[in-house]
Order: sequence, then structure tokens, then C-alpha cells
Amino acid sequence: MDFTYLLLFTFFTIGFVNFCKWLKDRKRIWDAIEPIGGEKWYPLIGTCLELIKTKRKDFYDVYCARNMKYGPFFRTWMGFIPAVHVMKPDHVERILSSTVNLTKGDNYRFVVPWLGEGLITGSNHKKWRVHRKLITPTFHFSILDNMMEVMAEKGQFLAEQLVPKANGQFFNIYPFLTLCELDIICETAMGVEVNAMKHSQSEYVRSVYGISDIMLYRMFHPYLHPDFVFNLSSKGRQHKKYLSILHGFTRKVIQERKEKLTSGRDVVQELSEEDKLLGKKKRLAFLDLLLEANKNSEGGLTDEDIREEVDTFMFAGHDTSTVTVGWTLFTLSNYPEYQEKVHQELDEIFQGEERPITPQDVLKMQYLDKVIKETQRLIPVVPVIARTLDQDLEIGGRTIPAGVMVVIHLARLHKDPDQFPEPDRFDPERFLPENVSKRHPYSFVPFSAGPRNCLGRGLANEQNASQPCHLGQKFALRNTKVLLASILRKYKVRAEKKIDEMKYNIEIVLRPQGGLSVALEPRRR
Ligand code: HEM
Repeated sequence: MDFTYLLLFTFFTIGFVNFCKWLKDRKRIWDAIEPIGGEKWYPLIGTCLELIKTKRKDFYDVYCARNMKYGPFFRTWMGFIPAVHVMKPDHVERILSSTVNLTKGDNYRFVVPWLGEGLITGSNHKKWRVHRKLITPTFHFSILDNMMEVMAEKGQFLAEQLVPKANGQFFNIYPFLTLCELDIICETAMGVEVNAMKHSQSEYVRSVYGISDIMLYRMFHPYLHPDFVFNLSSKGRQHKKYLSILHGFTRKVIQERKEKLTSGRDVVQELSEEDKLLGKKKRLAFLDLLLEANKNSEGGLTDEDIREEVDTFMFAGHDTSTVTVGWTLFTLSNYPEYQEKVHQELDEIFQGEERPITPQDVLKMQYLDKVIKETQRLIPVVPVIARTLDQDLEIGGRTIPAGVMVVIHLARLHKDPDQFPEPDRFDPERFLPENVSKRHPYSFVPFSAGPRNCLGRGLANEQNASQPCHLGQKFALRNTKVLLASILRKYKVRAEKKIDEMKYNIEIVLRPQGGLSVALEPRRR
């Protein structure tokens, strides 16, 4: 009995001491960030009253209005989580260029069960550095050209699938784009053809969508945030099933590719030979390159590390690319004069020939490049990113203490009137080199910037990037241009909604609410 009391007393004392420490820490943070100001604070919910009351369909509007009202620098408390919000280029530079504050925001944790310590979610800095160093050189020109073949092939198939829809009637093009991107990313990341465009009901494809839906549902339903509640819920059980399918699939593919490698043969060489026999050119996937790089590195990646990185590519690549293509089609359908210029550029490149798109063609798509960037500025694919400070950081003349989340609003940054006069006006000329050079280098960072920038980034002009842009980052550029060119070579696009009528769903990417309704008409050349 005495022992039980002693045990209870010890637990209580430890708990109490920890609680006091935590309270002291919150007080320290409170004193530092409270003077910055922002929304009214309430016990338990912090400053979230407005967002809690908001319906999901209105969330993005309320979010934008809040940034307008309290921006460009304010603090919030998401319950007990302190955050400072930034949207001015100088402030954004402070955080993104930091080489010590590399930890992602707390809100990334819902993706961790799928991606583990992969590059996007990885919070172990040492491990992240090793992986990033190993992965970065896996992309080189010939590999990108190789991957571009997959993109061109799938883009052509997509354009053909749209033939029955090209009758001037409005339809939702979004599912077509999504399935096409999934096909591209599965083949380029893992070397596997899932044929999502042909059989959208494959188990893997269904699981990718299923798990994405559940992650978002969880994000917007705080009672599902604690793991033990989520795991007991029906969503949690379904999530577990999807995870087992997704991880099982990736592990199986890795095993098969690895077996070739451990049999002492050179997988890169051999796969190329195999493809040559099949009459294709080299078809190497990110996974093959990773296995090869790992073979030659000391203390390299475990099988599970590789699985996490391949899943990360799947996750990072497919949604972002789908949305970029979708939004660019949308802006072009709202501005027929710019669409006409893109058509002219494509006609000059292809001269009416039906041939597949090549890497040289993509380099010539200079006007399309500017249109994509201006679209990304106006409708950001990833509207917000976040870091949790590992060390105190000075922003805007104030010291923000370690432990605070810094939320970077790319959506608002890209509409800074000091950098982009008349920010709501669509004008691709903003991305003429002479205009770009006049702006702050952190005024337009759709792929983030600094040490944790996007590995698939590539919308920076291939010849003249304002930020260093290594070869791996050109993946997204080529992918986006190839799909857009595949559609726009054949069709004129008209959108049902005007830009100012569009409602957005803010998720990890910014999606069109209710899909993207467009009408296609075949082009007469
Ligand atoms: C238009 C398409 C894309 C956009 C707008 C985009 C945007 C971004 C942004 C904003 C980040 C930073 C996230 C953060 O700080 O939390 C990021 C990270 C990342 N992206 Fe992308 N991305 C795109 C396409 C891709 C593609 C196609 C791939 C892979 C093939 C990719 C792979 C990655 C990876 C691995 C990271 C994590 C980098 C790190 O933390 O070291 N992305 N992306």
C-alpha cells in the first residue's frame, strides 16, 4: 500500500514538474510574441475562434481575409501551439535561408505515417542531409530526357482521351489530369505502369486517393489529431488498410528492382538493355537511380529509407503537378489573348506535325514558361508552408523564440503590391528577365527556397533562374509543359467560371472547389 502511494506521489510530482516547465516555456514564448499582435486570444482554443466557426468551403476566403486584416506580420495560437505568420520577402528570406531552422511545422505530421522520414517530412536533420546529398545527383540531363519520354507518351494518351469531350460542352477536366499525373509519377518514380488512365480502379490508385482524403479530413477535424483517438476511429482503421496497400506495393517493387542489383548485375545498364530489346529507349526510374547511388555510397539507405523516399516522390510529385496544369489551363481559358499567344508558340515549334514532344521543344516554350509562372503567382499551388524553430530567430527586428512555428504564406507573398503592382492582374510579362531582376529574390518562391527547397522544382526558367536550380528541379517544369502542350496543341480551352468566381479548397495544395469545369474545341490549323 505504502509502495502504491509512493509510486502515485512520484508520478504526480514528475507530472507536476513537467507541467510547470511547460507553463514556464509557454510564458516565455507568450512574452516574446504577444506584442506582435493579431486575433483575439481565448482559453483552450487560442486564436482559432473564427476558423473553427468557418465551414470548409469558405475556409480559403476566411484565411485570405485574416491575412489581409492582420498581415504582414502577426501571431496566432492554434490551441497551445504558438505561431508567427510572415508574408514579406525580407521576412520569408530570414526563415527559408536559415541553415539551422530546418524542422517542418507541426501540421506536417499527418503525412508522416505514409512518408516517414522521407525528404519532405524528415525531422532528423542528420538523416535528411545524408538523403538529400545522395538523392540530388540522381537526376541528370539524360535521366530527365528519359523521364520526359514517359511524360510525352502519357500526355499524348491524355489528349486522345479528351477527344470525345471536345464538343464545346463543359465537363470536369480535373480527374483526367489527376490520373495522367499518377501514371507519370508511378512510372518515373518506381518504373511501374499502373495505367491509372485506363483502369482508375486499381487498388494502388484507390489507396493513393483514399489516404489523401483521410489525411485532409483529419487535418480539419481536431478531435482526430491525437493518434490514439484516430487509430480507434473508422477513418483510422481505413487509413491503416490504405497504408498497408501503399507500403506493400512500394516494398514489393523495391525488392524486385533490388534483386537484380544484388545478383551482381548493373541494374542501370541492364534495364537499359532490356528496354532496348523491347524497342524502347532507356526507361530508368528514380528508384533505379537511388538503388544504384546507394550501392556506391558508404553507410547508405536502408530498404525502409528507400521506401520512404519513393513514397515521398509519389506524394510530392503527382498532386502538385496536376494542380499546376489545371490552374494554368484555367488562367489561359480566362484570358483568350494569352492562350492565343501560347497556341502561336506551339504552332511555331511543331509546324502542324503530330510528332511526340522532345526536350528541345520544351526549351523553346518560353512564353508558356512565363504563363505558368504568372499562374503560380496568382493561384499558388502550395499556398502555405511552415517551420518550427529549432533556434531563436530574428525576424522584423524581433527575436522569435525556438519552439514557435513560423507560417510562410506564399499565396500572400506572391501578391505583395510592392513587388507586383496591381497584384490581381494576370500579366505573364512580369516574368521577362528585366522585370524579374528588379524584384526581391524571395518575392516569388512557389517551390520554396533555401536548403529545403523543392527537389522537383523546375518552373524557374531553365536558362535564367533567380535562384540556383539544379537539374533534378527541372522535373516539374518539363512535366507541366509537356501536359499543357499536349492539350493545347489540339484544343482551345474555355472555362465555365471567371477567376473571381472561383472558390478554392485549401489543402496541402490549392484545389478548385467542385472540380475544374472547362469546354474544349478542336483547333483548326
Ligand atoms: C509544380 C509542382 C511543384 C510545386 C509547386 C512544388 C512545391 C514544393 C514546395 C513549396 C516545397 C517545400 C515544402 C516545405 O517547405 O514544406 C517542396 C518540397 C519538395 N518537393 Fe516539390 N513541388 C512540385 C513538384 C515536385 C515534384 C514533381 C517532385 C518530385 C519529383 C517534388 C519533390 C519535392 C521534395 C522531395 C521536397 C522536399 C525537399 C526537402 O525538404 O528537402 N516536388 N515542393
